Amino acid sequence: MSFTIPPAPPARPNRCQLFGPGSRPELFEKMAKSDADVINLDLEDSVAPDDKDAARKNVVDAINDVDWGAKTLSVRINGLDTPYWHKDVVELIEGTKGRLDLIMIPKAGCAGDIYAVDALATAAEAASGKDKRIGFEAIIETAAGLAHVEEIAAASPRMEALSLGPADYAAYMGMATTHIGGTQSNYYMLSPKEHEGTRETHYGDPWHYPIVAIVAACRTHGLLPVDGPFGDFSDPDGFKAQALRSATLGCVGKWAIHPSQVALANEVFTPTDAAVEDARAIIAAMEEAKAAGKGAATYKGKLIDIASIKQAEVIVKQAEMIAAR
Ligand SMILES: CC(=O)SCCNC(=O)CCNC(=O)[C@H](O)C(C)(C)COP(=O)(O)OP(=O)(O)OC[C@H]1O[C@@H](n2cnc3c(N)ncnc32)[C@H](O)[C@@H]1OP(=O)(O)O
Ligand SMILES: O=CC(=O)O
Ligand SMILES: [Mg+2]
Repeated sequence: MSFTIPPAPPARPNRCQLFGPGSRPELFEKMAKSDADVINLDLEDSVAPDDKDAARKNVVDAINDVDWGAKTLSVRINGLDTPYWHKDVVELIEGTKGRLDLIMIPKAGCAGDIYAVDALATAAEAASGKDKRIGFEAIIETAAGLAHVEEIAAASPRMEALSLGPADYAAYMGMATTHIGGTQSNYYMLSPKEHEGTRETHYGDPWHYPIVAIVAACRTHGLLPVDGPFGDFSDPDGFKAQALRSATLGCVGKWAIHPSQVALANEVFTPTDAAVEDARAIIAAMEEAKAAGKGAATYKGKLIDIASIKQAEVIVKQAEMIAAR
């Protein structure tokens, strides 16, 4: 281990972040009653420009009036290149009574973006006598965001999470697709030419690199890494496949843009009983090995060593944190 120990991420479940447009207040009670760990009320891209002021008012009222239970409550503000974001920040802080947990900053491109929102939030909190310091989460969804992902993660002690935004990411990277996340039909390899007649198609994951970059930045700076939206809510298998890939790479959760995706995300990001049992057995087997003076041992015919304890602890700790919520 480096002499610099990375900080732990916030100890709260973040398996599913359910989004809903701030311009559709009839959805808010349904969102509050859902099984999502995090609720994201949106003021950004799901709200038309003419509806921005009304949506902001709906959201402020809902933060104050709806019973959000134990959920983490977040609002996605507008981007820093718009005329809306400063009013979003000021009214969210000055107009609410302490229930809001997070502000989500879209299209973050550099540490300065986070710094600007931090400065405004700090002034608004001081001006309105708020003791609670709102946390931040940001979306990595531009070329600049990906290039500067680590400085964004480290930009403020308010930072709690980073998500990948595959729709904007695809647009800003100039990717040839209009799908939001998931398998892309043109992103594949064929088995070699010598296999003529039996050549198979192998689909790759075009989101692999940004997800890994986000996970590394988050794990270095004590943030939660989250996979973003999957647009085709008529494809639960596709959603699950994408979520399983992200979970395998270290993400703790995924967005839902439709209520039908909440249970899918919760399922993927909750360790199964079998996985927890296996992880506990690995820890026990290694404790036994250590007591016998060994650094490595065999479990179910496979090598386990000191690193296996750390791997197993990821699963056990995640399960315990979810059970304790
Ligand atoms: C790329 C990005 O930035 S993604 C993030 C921003 N985007 C969003 O926030 C979009 C969120 N999702 C939505 O707006 C909607 O779900 C849509 C537009 C995709 C579909 O809306 P609808 O056509 O109303 O969906 P549908 O008819 O299938 O809804 C089924 C039920 O779920 C409810 N519902 C729909 N969306 C949501 C939601 N986000 N949260 C809670 N409940 C919802 C509906 O009210 C309906 O309830 P009912 O059975 O009591 O009548
Ligand atoms: O904001 C989300 C995205 O995919 O873009
Ligand atoms: Mg986006």
